[in-house]
Amino acid sequence: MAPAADKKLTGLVAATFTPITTQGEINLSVIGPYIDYLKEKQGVNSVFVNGTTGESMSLSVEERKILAEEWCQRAKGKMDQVIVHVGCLSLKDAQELARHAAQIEADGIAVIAPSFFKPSTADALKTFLREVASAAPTLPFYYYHIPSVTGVNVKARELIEGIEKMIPSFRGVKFSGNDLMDLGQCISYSPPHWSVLYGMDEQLLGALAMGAHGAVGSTYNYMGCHFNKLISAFEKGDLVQARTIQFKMQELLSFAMKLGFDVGVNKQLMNELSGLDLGPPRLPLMTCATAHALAIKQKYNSIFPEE
Ligand SMILES: CC(=O)N[C@H](C=O)[C@@H](O)[C@H](O)[C@H](O)CO
Ligand SMILES: CC(=O)C(=O)O
Repeated sequence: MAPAADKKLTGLVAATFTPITTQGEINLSVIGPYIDYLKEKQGVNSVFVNGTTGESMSLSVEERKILAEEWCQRAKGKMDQVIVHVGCLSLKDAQELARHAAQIEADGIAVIAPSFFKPSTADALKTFLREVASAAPTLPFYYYHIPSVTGVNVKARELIEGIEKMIPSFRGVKFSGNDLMDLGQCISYSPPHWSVLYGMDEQLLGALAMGAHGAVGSTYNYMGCHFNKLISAFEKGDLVQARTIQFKMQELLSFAMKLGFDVGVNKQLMNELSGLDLGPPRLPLMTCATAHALAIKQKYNSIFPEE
């Protein structure tokens, strides 16, 4: 059976942070207000939950289920799409999460390459993805390509070669790499009902020029409003304006990276900019000193003064 929710995934998709209490437990109460914030303040209408930014690999399978369910329930009638990342090191865990995502009526699932024992070939990775997808055959399936984190350097283009025969529910790639040739080759290979979404926010404009259908990233949590303007400018052919926004974002990010910028810092920056209480990250990520996030916030305010 073809996936039910065959709406093409486009535009900005926020890769959400996982709300955690100071005691280290997941904090579901923030998810409702978080969705309202994304929609109203950032103009972001889709989310990618339990991904890298959501610290999925540091969560238990049970926690991931509870989170995914809350996101799906709270997003009903408010968000266009909730994509649940279900990738795990264990195929069994990934299948369990994929089945669960279908039960809670997620709009799609995504899977990252396993990275402890790594697939040594595109075929090994494809077979792993097929086995996960087959646990939720009605859900649109996205491959999550992030070689800098997984250490799996299979080209995305090689991975998607003939994949629709193995995974009929295949609907695209979340491409978080800097190889624009590989990205372009994925886009030119994709049939119209697939989405290739870019995941390096600092160079989204390059990916749009290559034909990316949308973007999934962490900074859309708090800079979605600016990136929506970048995308509109690009679509109107106003490259000067689109570059101005991209360059400002790059200035902010390079400032943050010089100070040290990981998911813990990113999460604290989101706390400061949004006023939401997403809490600290989970170990091994370290809690970010407030002063550190405040310095980045100050830089943000100087680069993007309130209009
Ligand atoms: C490694 C990582 O977390 N990548 C994110 C998504 O793929 C991006 O959204 C980055 O956080 C963002 O581009 C800032 O570098
Ligand atoms: C950024 C992204 O897509 C993720 O956090 O999974």
